Amino acid sequence: MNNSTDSPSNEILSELKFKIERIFQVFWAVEITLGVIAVQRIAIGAWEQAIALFVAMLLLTSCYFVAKKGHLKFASTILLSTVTVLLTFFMWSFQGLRDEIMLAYPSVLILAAMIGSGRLFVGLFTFIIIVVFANGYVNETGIYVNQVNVADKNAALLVSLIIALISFSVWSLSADFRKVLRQLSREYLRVKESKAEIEKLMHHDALTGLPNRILAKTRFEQSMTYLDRNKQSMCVMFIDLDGFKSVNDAMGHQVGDTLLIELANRLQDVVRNSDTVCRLGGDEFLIIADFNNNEQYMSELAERVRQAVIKPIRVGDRDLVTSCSIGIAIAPQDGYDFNTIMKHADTAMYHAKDMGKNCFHFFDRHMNSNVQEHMQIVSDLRKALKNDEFVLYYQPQIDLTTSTVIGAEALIRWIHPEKGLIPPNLFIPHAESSGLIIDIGRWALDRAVCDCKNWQLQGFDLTVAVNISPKQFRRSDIQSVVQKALEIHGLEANQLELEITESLLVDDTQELNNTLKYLTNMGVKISIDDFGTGYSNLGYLKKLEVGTLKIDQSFIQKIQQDPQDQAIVTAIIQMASSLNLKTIAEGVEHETTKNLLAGLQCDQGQGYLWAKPLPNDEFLTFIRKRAEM
Ligand SMILES: Nc1nc2c(ncn2[C@@H]2O[C@@H]3COP(=O)(O)O[C@H]4[C@@H](O)[C@H](n5cnc6c(=O)[nH]c(N)nc65)O[C@@H]4COP(=O)(O)O[C@H]3[C@H]2O)c(=O)[nH]1
Repeated sequence: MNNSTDSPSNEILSELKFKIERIFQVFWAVEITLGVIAVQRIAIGAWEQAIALFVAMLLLTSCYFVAKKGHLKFASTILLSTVTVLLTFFMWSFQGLRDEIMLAYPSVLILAAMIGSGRLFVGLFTFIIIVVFANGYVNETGIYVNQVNVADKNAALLVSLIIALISFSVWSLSADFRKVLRQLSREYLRVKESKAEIEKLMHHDALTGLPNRILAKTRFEQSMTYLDRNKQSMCVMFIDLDGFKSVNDAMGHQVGDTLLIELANRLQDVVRNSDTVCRLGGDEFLIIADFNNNEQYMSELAERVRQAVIKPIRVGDRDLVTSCSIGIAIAPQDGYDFNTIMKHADTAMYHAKDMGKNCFHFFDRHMNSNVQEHMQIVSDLRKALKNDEFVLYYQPQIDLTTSTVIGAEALIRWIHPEKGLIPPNLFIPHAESSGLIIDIGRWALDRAVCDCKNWQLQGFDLTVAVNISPKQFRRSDIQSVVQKALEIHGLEANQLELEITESLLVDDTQELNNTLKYLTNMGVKISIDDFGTGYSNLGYLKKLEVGTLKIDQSFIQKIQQDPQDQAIVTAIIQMASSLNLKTIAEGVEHETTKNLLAGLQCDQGQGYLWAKPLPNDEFLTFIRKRAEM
């Protein structure tokens, strides 16, 4: 749409132009009519009438110049007032109300309606009525009596001229009406088109063209009324892509958009025509399907959706592979209204994510109690951060060759005002999924660095190892958080060790690479926690300056009974040694285990054999005692 032609100021300009044109047309029409009448009057010897007409014509020329200057109101007032006065002069001088000239009054009023102001129209109308009544009155009372002549060819000419002028006025008026009507119908069509477009935008997703959440709700409600009548059920599938954000971040939004469009098409291909596929926004889709109480169909549909999503998608010269997690809720058994059913499908989808993604999960009531419990813990965790309810315990780390304490791992505890001490396994997962781990982790890092500096001030040169959750590590500000903590407390970077999990290394991204490089360049040590339990990107161990592998306690605790565990531990120690990495064994509980590990050339140990995780003051007592030994 071109705004410049439709702006109000342009509309006013075009109306002015249109009125000026009309004034000039009317001006010429009146001048010509008066000219013809004047000539005719000369022909019949009516000189004084001819002179009056010429005077009027002369007066009217001023209207031409005034109109040229753009003073429309004034021009139309001069034009129509002069003509009215002239007509009145003729009417009054000759045959009064029986004069042919009377016919010209309606023409004047039509022209006033077309080109004059409302005030001019009312003024002329009032004047004409007064003149008509006045003439009637003077004739009736005999004060002044008009002569009525028999009509002749001159009268016929005058009437014809007046009718021509009226016809011209009416024709111009109707032409203007037609023009306005055409404009109006064009406008109406445009409004109708825009309305349809707005309607579409309101109910459809602009990228994929699929129905959006609003339309999904309407369709759901329509289906529900039908289901109620037919005692049937319908399923709602909440589909969330796994790792879509990484695709978007790494390859740009255009690639992300192409992927979403292709997935939208695939989803439409796997459902029936009667089912609805919607895009809720971002990487979330919804399918509303009637399944005729056939649960088998529902599982098959979910599987078809899963398969459709994992099929590689060609974007440019590469094949992208993505997967999705699907949550399924059934109406009416899991809820009657759209919001409830959506909430339940969403909950089921999160369970599918927890189960390792790329799968589907049905909602069951039991999930709701889990959700409520989760919400309660998250809300308590928020308060805990505000009320300083967290403490750090420290578990000593021992050099297996010298038996000296070389450092400690910081392990968080939550001292709940009612429930007492809560171990991390019970709240870290909730902190992770709610994002609170970022703040909790920052607090733990700062406190550990501060305590380590205090140990140093008391004569114990130890390292402190802090657990960093994957979510916290992926945050772009981890480098500055670490740097700030070291600067504030004045601790050397090489006295801090960050424990990251194996799972973090699975995403071999440039960003992760850069963060690890930045931290190791600063002098911070990196260790891989729970090593051996997950699938790790072993290539990383070589590429990055990871300092230590922490062998998971599940292998250490059964190392004496299970030859396979011993083989795994031996392999890890040998691989680490060939890559120039240190090893630390977690969960060492027995002297014999320690001796075995020392024999396998494991560098360090940590476990109940030496000490459980201890509050800071008890840890200080412990290291003091060890120093005196
Ligand atoms: N049975 C047995 N257990 C032993 C022995 N020696 C140590 N442990 C326990 O093993 C866990 C070792 O910590 P982790 O693998 O990093 O595993 C940690 C870590 O992943 C997480 N965590 C603890 N503190 C933090 C923290 O500040 N931030 C983050 N993100 N995670 C933390 O919570 C997990 C559990 O911590 P904890 O309950 O303190 O449990 C600790 C510790 O108490 C032993 O000889 N026998």
